[in-house]
Amino acid sequence: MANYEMRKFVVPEFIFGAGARHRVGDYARHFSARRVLIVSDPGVIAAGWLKEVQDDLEKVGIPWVVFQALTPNPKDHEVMAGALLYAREHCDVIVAVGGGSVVDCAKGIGIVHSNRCDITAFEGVDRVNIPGPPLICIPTTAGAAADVSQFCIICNTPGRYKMAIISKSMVPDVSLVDPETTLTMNPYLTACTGLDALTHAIEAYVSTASSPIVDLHALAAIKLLWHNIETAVSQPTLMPARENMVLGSLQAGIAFSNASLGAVHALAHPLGGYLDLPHGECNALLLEHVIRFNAATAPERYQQIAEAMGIDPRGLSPREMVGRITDAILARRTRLGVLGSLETRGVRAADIPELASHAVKDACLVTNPRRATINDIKVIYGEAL
Ligand SMILES: NC(=O)c1ccc[n+]([C@@H]2O[C@H](COP(=O)([O-])OP(=O)(O)OC[C@H]3O[C@@H](n4cnc5c(N)ncnc54)[C@H](O)[C@@H]3O)[C@@H](O)[C@H]2O)c1
Ligand SMILES: [Fe+2]
Repeated sequence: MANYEMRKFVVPEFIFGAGARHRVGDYARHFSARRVLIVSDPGVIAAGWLKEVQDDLEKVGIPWVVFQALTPNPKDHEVMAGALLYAREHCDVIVAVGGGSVVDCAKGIGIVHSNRCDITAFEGVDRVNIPGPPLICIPTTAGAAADVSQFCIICNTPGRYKMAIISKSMVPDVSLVDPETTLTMNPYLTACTGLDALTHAIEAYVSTASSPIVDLHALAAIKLLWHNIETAVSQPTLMPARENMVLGSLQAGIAFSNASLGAVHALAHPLGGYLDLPHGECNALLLEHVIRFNAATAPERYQQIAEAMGIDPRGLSPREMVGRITDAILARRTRLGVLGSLETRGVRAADIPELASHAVKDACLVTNPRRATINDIKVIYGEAL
């Protein structure tokens, strides 16, 4: 009997390091771009990152059109509007400059264009028939890691929930992972996106689809993110902490893209769609409750997580160890300014049945280490209220 189950591992080409963003012209040329659709959003544009990309494309003589009419938790109709612009302007390559919302919208635009159908047609696993055009990503948050993942998360506005589109076709062609782009994130955005990345690493590590290669990246990510997030928030211009957060987020992304996620994300997605709350904030408010629900199912995995967080597990019972992890997470998010609970974000007890009806169908729930029924999900939402 083999020790390891057979697993596939997919990562895109990426360049990591300060200045990586300036390779965009070379890559656009490499893909023989004749006209690029640059997808970005108003916050990223105000921070100055779009202008640089436009300059870099101009230097290699490649014309561009900008699509920026998108919002955090990108909406189905925003993707469709972007696809219309892509077709109308006869673009042939997409460059995404922004956080997870921009990258996901860019992924959506690509597959809507190549398959000529509505974005809602792709919801679920392996539903993309024809891959999109070449996609070059320049991520500007240390969080979502959509630039390396097989996921695309788009809000279904009539249904008020977020659809997970999961497919190998969603892996971008190249990601230019440049820590300098994160220097303009404000402290609260740094905290929320960093806690999203931490959640990715934890959920990938305890996922039922984890593997030795996933484990390596997930544990390294937990260490990097846990030990650098406070400095990145309190001293936003300090490059080493920013670099470590970006590396941690990248490794967490590589891990979750291949092992998928768990109940935190399954419960966070309906919250983002229902109330348009920031994704990282939703995860941060749910994480400790899901760990409490899961821990007894995978105690040795949570022990490794505790050690990666710097908790000495010697002499602790499994129950005490879980308590130490959840206490540390709550204390940390409080220090980072992510305060309160779901109730303080406008969630009411009466909303829970509707939220749970979406969470139970979310593709991320499949790999949660403990099977969660709709009643379990309602209880977890209730505890996080
Ligand atoms: N596809 C995936 O694998 C995946 C994984 C996790 C999360 N997500 C999705 O990604 C979205 C969240 O992405 P996010 O957390 O990266 O944030 P985001 O893209 O939603 O951006 C949040 C805000 O921050 C601003 N911003 C981004 N980068 C900035 C910078 N460098 N300086 C100043 N402002 C900046 C944006 O303009 C925006 O207003 C959610 O929709 C979530 O569901 C996708
Ligand atoms: Fe996430």
